[in-house]
Amino acid sequence: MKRDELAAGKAELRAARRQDRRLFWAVGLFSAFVNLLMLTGPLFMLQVYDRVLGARSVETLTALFLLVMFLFAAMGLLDHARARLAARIGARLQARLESRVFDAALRRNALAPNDSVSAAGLRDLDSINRCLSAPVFLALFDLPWVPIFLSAIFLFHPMLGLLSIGGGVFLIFATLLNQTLSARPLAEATGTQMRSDRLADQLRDEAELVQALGMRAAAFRRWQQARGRAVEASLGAADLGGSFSTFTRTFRLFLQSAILALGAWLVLQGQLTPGAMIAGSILMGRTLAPVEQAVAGWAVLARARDGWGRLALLLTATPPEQPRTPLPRPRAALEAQALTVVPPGAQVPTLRAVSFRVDPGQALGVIGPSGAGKSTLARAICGLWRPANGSLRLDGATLDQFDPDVLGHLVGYLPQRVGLFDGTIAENIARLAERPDPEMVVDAAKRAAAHQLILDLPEGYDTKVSQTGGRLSGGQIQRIGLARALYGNPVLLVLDEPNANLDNEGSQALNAAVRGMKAAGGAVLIMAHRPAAIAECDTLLVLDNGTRRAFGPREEVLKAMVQNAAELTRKPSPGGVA
Ligand SMILES: Nc1ncnc2c1ncn2[C@@H]1O[C@H](COP(=O)(O)OP(=O)(O)OP(=O)(O)O)[C@@H](O)[C@H]1O
Repeated sequence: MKRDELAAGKAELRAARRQDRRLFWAVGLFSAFVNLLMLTGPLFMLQVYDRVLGARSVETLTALFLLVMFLFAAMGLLDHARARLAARIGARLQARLESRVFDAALRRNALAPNDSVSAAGLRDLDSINRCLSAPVFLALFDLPWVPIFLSAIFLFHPMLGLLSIGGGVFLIFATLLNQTLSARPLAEATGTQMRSDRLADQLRDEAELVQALGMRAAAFRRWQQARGRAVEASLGAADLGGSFSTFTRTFRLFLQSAILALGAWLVLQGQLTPGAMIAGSILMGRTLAPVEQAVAGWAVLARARDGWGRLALLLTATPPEQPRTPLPRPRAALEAQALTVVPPGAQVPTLRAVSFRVDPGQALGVIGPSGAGKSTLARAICGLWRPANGSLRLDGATLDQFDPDVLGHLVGYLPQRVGLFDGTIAENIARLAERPDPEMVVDAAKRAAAHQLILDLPEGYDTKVSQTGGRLSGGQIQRIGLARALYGNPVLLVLDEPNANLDNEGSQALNAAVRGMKAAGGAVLIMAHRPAAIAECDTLLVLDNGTRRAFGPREEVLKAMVQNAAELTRKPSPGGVA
């Protein structure tokens, strides 16, 4: 991954983070006080051993104790406050980036389904939020104090200082080693976990198919293998992280005893007071605690760092939509000139130099064998796939001059495979609008001739459906999909294989909807295999292998096709045998 591939995304993330600069400074400031107040314990010990016990003064002890109580209370409050602030930085960052990441993930997924970067988008944002509210994040603010406190131990005795610095350097070395050694296992654990989750999601979405085709055992084995790899990878990462964490904790505890032993020896040599011996030991324990915390929370930190990189990649690959000057509602005039479309990620065009036009009040049938490029054209008209060459204009404006959401309402799209969302039928027809307009919903259903069909369902428009349609039949789903395409009064209707699941009554309802659209001055494009679907078409576009074979009034094109077919069957075979 090259640096400049991430530059724009990184800049965007940094700009979002910078908005909380003041809170970061506040956490830093609170951390400074918390760290200074960390000295309370050691200083108290120093005073108790060297002053109170020596002078046998209960008053001094009481005064010191009250002061210490106050200082510890202040430290606790500040520590709590900085933890709350850090958690809020995380939550605010997540809230600030959520809509951008959601949008980027959605847009990228529309272009490249199953892309791991977009699949991880919101989860990565969550990892960053979780890291900011984890103790390891605060430990990062304590780490700069480590050398300062280590030097303070020098003030007690240079030998204590040297031992502490030696121990500290060793622990920091262990942290860096942990980081280096665990980077790969951690990345592998995250990657394998994501792949196994995706497979589980896919299998759950296709549960009916998996069961019907007797794929349960094979599907389970496949998922088990993926899951096994994920568990193995995360076990490896956890083992490594755990070993380092245990080692650093044990080593720190040992170091505390070692410094106590050294301190006791220095006391015996008359070079140190007992108070300094105890205070030095406590100070060193406190000083090295953040190092230990950094090692223990390394996985959280690494996950957030990897997520940050992936998010930068996602945001760079999917820049924010530029605001467009709103255009007036266009006429239903669509014109393609030498339109060439290359599917995202592909090298070869699947539509080559295709020209045609549709005028208001017209329906165009797009026909051709499988793989001819009909769905490619439908996606291009919906603005999903951009022209690589040539142009596609709606009432004179190229499609990218419209805001994608506006275009989505101007072009009603019924895809080949209609997917519904969890919710009621009314919510689905209203395209998940927060407050669906009941009149518009019923109007769209009526124009799709689906009104009665919906009323016949037990809860009518409030019937709950799911991604797979739940209790709805294929034909019912398709007609609800048609109502959804008609919702909001689009100027253009793009129907990809609309009658694949329709019975005779459904086909007639579809034709009535097309007639209604034409009468209202709209235009309709119907990608079709079956002749029944083009009954209402005025013109036909014949595609083959991504190129235009014919275009013109329906009857003329059909006649020419019949003639061609007749000539082909009449032609003698190359071998001359009749
Ligand atoms: N996302 C994609 N990436 C690369 N190639 C694609 C993609 N989607 C479709 N294609 C290819 O584009 C060509 C045209 O496919 P398209 O789906 O447009 O055909 P179609 O005419 O709609 O076929 P059908 O009638 O079977 O639906 C096919 O060769 C297909 O393999």
